[in-house]
Amino acid sequence: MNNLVWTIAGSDSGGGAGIQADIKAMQSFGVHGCTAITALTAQNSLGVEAINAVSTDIIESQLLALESDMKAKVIKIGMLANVQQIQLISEHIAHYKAKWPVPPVIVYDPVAIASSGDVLTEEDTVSAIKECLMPLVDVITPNTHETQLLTGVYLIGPSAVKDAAKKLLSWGAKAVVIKGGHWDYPTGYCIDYCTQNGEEYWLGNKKIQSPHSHGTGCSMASVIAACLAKDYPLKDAFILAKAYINQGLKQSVRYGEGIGPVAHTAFPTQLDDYPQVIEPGSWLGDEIDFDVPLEFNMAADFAPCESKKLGLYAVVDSLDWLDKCLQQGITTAQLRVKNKTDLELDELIKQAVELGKKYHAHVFINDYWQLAIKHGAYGVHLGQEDLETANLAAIKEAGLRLGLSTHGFYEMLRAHNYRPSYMAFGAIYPTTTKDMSGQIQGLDKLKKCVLLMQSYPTVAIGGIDLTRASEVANTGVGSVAVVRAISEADDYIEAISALKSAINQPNE
Ligand SMILES: Cc1ncc(COP(=O)(O)OP(=O)(O)O)c(N)n1
Ligand SMILES: Cc1ncsc1CCOP(=O)(O)O
Ligand SMILES: [Mg+2]
Repeated sequence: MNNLVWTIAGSDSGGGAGIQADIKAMQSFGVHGCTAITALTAQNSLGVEAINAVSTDIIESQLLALESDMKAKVIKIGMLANVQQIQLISEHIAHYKAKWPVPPVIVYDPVAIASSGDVLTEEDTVSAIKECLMPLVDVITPNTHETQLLTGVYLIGPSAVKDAAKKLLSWGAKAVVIKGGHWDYPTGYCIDYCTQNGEEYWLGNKKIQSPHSHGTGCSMASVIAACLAKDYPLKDAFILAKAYINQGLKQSVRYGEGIGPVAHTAFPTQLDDYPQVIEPGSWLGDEIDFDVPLEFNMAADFAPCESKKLGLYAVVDSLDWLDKCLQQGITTAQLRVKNKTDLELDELIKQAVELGKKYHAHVFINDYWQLAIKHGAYGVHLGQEDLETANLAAIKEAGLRLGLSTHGFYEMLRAHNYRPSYMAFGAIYPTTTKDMSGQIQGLDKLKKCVLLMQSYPTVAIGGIDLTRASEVANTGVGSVAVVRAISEADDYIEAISALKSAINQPNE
């Protein structure tokens, strides 16, 4: 995997922002940062004393050296000091996009300050950014001030934020992250916005009261760049960057007489540092005027599972398989049937619930929450898309447990809003049972998710077989869910017993 990330940005002699912040943030996320320096600033904690723009020749020589030997997967662009620099960088990026075997992803963090004053207030720089650079940008990450300078939209509230983002998209950027650290809306909170492919993501948390916030913008964009280099989706990069900044603000210290730098730490492992995913119907959602659908049913705190460790979890598509698995002593199972008529489903779910009762096992019903309620199932398992349509209040009211699917950090934090009975992570490995392309999590991510969600029973699913079951269990996950490892085994009885042993579940 190519984990090389370049930062094309200015040097901050105070060590808090620019190139210095970028490299530290990239290091924290396990990618190697290379640099092309655009300006040598003389600054300390009290302010900027001088900005010395580097000549385009010197910038070009840095870019050529890197291009010939260390091509980047992601390029983060920060301070560009003048129009000539914007043009030069744009030409080079256009060449990389056209000629490299794998075109780099471009993250542009516009920096308002430059040698001639505020570069983003000068008409020719804004038009150079708009015309030359923006069509090449994959993600632009301005803060409130930079957004206003670039777009002319004054960010008085969430609809203005969306309007500004639309303007940036119309100039060619593929995705927009607007960093809300500088607004105070709602009072005492910090709200950030991201939009990509027509989807919108809002994150919010209480403002962290630290004066030492120098370098937060550069660091946030660098974490996003690092996470994209690790193939995380943008929504995950967005939430991780925010958590990293929150963690860094809490640990920040003063070095000079003025404003200290945000601290550079490590991958955020404390749930407290993560922002809330703002949903319609939540308090923060109401504050930022989210439309609430008429049938909206926010519900949280579902009935708990009997145990924190659900052990081997069989996901089956027939009553026959359910019976066979429960007979072998499996205590957690799921009926996951697709493409059946309503009449068939009613009977299947009724009998699945009865089988669960017969074997004193916990049987979850996938998707069909109305029938699960009707027949008094132990629980239901739902996907992220179901959260918009299922009557969660009715599921909770009926006392059913709720298991939720998640694919990555953003979805995990979204699921956490509902305080489900368990949290599932997948697909851990490639699988042929379901199309999970682009959503393979791997063991490293699983381990991080399990740690963050340690207050829940946790389940891993997707591509797990006997050869992989113990390494999955070693991440600390409390349950391993399988389809083919049982249904396609030569001897399912032996397979169940071996899977249980592999995850250290006693074979009663
Ligand atoms: C334990 C467990 N985890 C994840 C899933 C996937 O559920 P969902 O996202 O609803 O997708 P479908 O199963 O409906 O295709 C699951 N079923 N069980
Ligand atoms: C339903 C589901 N959700 C995520 S992966 C998956 C399929 C798991 O099947 P298998 O255990 O055969 O890989
Ligand atoms: Mg489902």
